[in-house]
Amino acid sequence: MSDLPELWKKLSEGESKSLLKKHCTKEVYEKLKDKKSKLGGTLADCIRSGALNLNSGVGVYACDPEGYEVFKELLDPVIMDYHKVDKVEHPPCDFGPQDKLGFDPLDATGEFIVSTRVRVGRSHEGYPFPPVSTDEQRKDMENKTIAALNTLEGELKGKYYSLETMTPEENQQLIDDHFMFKNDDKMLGDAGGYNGWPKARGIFFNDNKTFLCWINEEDHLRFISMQKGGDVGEVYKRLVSAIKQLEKKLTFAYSKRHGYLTFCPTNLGTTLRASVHIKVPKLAKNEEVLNKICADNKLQPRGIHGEHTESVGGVYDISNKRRLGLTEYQAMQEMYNGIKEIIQAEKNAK
Ligand SMILES: Nc1ncnc2c1ncn2[C@@H]1O[C@H](COP(=O)(O)OP(=O)(O)OP(=O)(O)O)[C@@H](O)[C@H]1O
Repeated sequence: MSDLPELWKKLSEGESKSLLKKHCTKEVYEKLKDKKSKLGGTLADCIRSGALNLNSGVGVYACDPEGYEVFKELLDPVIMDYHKVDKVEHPPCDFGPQDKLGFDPLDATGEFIVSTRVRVGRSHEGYPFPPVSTDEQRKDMENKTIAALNTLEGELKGKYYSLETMTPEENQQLIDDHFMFKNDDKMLGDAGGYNGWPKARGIFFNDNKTFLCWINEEDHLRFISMQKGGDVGEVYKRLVSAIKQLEKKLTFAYSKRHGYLTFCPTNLGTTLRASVHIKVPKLAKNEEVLNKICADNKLQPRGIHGEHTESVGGVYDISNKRRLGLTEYQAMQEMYNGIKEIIQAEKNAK
């Protein structure tokens, strides 16, 4: 039996400022309530988290890649509202000219930037997202991904570490070092993100821990390139090289309108988040100024232990905010130019 009527009752009778509440009107609900995607995804799978967590900001997830079209009367307005665009459209993938990107290392003295990280999300074509996925499907995706990752050579060559066999101490150390994901997000949990945990989950990384792949966290796949310091170009190029090699072995869910498809509609498009952990003690004393520079440059500040955490010791995680409606290269340029401005503002601050 579907829990949809109960979820709808909670949502329609409850108070919420979420995009789900705003855009899942009675009319939209009536239109979508009996629809099903080919992989079996329903409206309940898309709204469960937001209905159970009325304090959500967005509250909507896609049940599977096709869900973006099957439930578009809900998802399109949510996407447009979140990404601040008038139309759901996205340019073709463009990583930019790898031999002349124009990303000279930021902060050559190492005074401000602690580390740089660029990640993208990918989904396997033909597989559902977490609320609809079975343990077998997750295992299948894990095996497929490991086989592809094991073909990587040179700097990217590495090893897979399963969450099922890792000790709690090893897991915690990887979390503390900012490499590993955790399962403490209630909204993601209620969306089905942790179903079957820890089965078929794990992390792949090379010896230097500069290229990593998360398997079956929020997305089927997250590819991550990171290293100490501010050499944005080197970090980005490594990621692009990994993506290009892996897309020869794996097929990713993609739509012309949305770009690369991810479980959460906020990540769609480039799916790219390029961040620095940056030490700005002077700006930290006046967060209003820092927040204004971030807003003006389309950047998002976070604490250093992930989204919704606080800054520690004047160190922030600052990244590009826009992911949809621009190319990968443009998203990187927004981050690069914005961080340059933040460093200048910190130098000028009293
Ligand atoms: N520039 C960076 N240097 C070192 N670690 C980083 C950097 N940016 C993010 N991290 C670490 O990556 C981990 C994951 O962060 P977080 O969950 O905020 O972002 P994400 O992986 O991009 O996913 P999402 O946006 O979906 O939350 C955290 O431990 C965070 O501290």
